[in-house]
Amino acid sequence: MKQTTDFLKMKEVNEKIVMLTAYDYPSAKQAEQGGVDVILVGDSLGMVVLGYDSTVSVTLDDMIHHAKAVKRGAKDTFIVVDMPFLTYHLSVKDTLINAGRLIQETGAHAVKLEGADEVIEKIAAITKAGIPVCAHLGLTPQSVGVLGGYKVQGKDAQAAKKLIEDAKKCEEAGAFAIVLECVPKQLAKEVSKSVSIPIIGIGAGIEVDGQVLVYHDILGYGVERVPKFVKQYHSVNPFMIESIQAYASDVKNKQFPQEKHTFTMKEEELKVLYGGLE
Ligand SMILES: Nc1nc(=O)c2c([nH]1)NC[C@@H]1CN(c3ccc(C(=O)N[C@@H](CCC(=O)O)C(=O)O)cc3)CN21
Ligand SMILES: CC(C)C(=O)C(=O)O
Ligand SMILES: [Mg+2]
Repeated sequence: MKQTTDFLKMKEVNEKIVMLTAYDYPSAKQAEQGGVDVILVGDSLGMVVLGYDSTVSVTLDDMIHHAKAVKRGAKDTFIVVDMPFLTYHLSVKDTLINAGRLIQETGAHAVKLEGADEVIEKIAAITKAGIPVCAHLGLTPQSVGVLGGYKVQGKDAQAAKKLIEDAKKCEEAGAFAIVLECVPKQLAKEVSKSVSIPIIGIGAGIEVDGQVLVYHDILGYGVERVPKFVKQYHSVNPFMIESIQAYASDVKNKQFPQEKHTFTMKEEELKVLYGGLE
């Protein structure tokens, strides 16, 4: 299993880091079999698995529930768990209790937090407590209300400068990596050059140290529309719906179950059964 020190080395030798989200036992097994370096139990689960409009409805208990299932499916892959909305803002003490629960109760290896500014001291405290922290800058979906939608971030020079400074602060605070979401490629390249920890991009172009995408997006599974930065490798949805339709039609038309799906009783047992009923 690769871990934080390996990710640093991968950046040094320009070996790209592959991160993919997973939310349950089968998706985690598939991610591990598919050879990803890092599994992210993303709070995007609120949207792609639980059907909420944003990630802000996701709770710590939701994350723990799903991270436990992911761990059971991927025992030999580095697992990062998102800290959900408002579980790392109230105080350093509350933040440590919540990060501790995510790690202790699930067997995951690291936590991820969105933002810089007042979050920097939380990154430092969690790291000092011995829990690796992945930062998350650029488009931070838990702040969708303040950002006014899922929009590209750091487009003007001033915002870009702030983001580069934030990345440096995350590194100084002890973050082992930074997820950088939805920023212009030129800024992403500059951020990656400005720090020695790996930058894992999503909608950040190719000149970063790794990529992360959402499981449901790359598979075309249950998602209607995907963001511009997604490469959809398949659209499994039609296959799944067709399978369900075929099952429903088989039942209605008495085509299922067939003999091979059916259990039978031995002749002598039937005799006793019928005898007993007489
Ligand atoms: N299925 C899914 N995939 C994701 O990558 C994802 C989630 N859900 N939920 C949590 C966040 C939200 N994310 C999103 C969602 C939408 C856009 C989006 O539509 N962006 C516009 C850019 C608009 C602009 O130009 O400013 C796009 O067209 O891609 C981006 C990130 C990323 N995360
Ligand atoms: C989109 C990724 C980076 C994420 O934070 C999530 O899946 O929740
Ligand atoms: Mg997230």
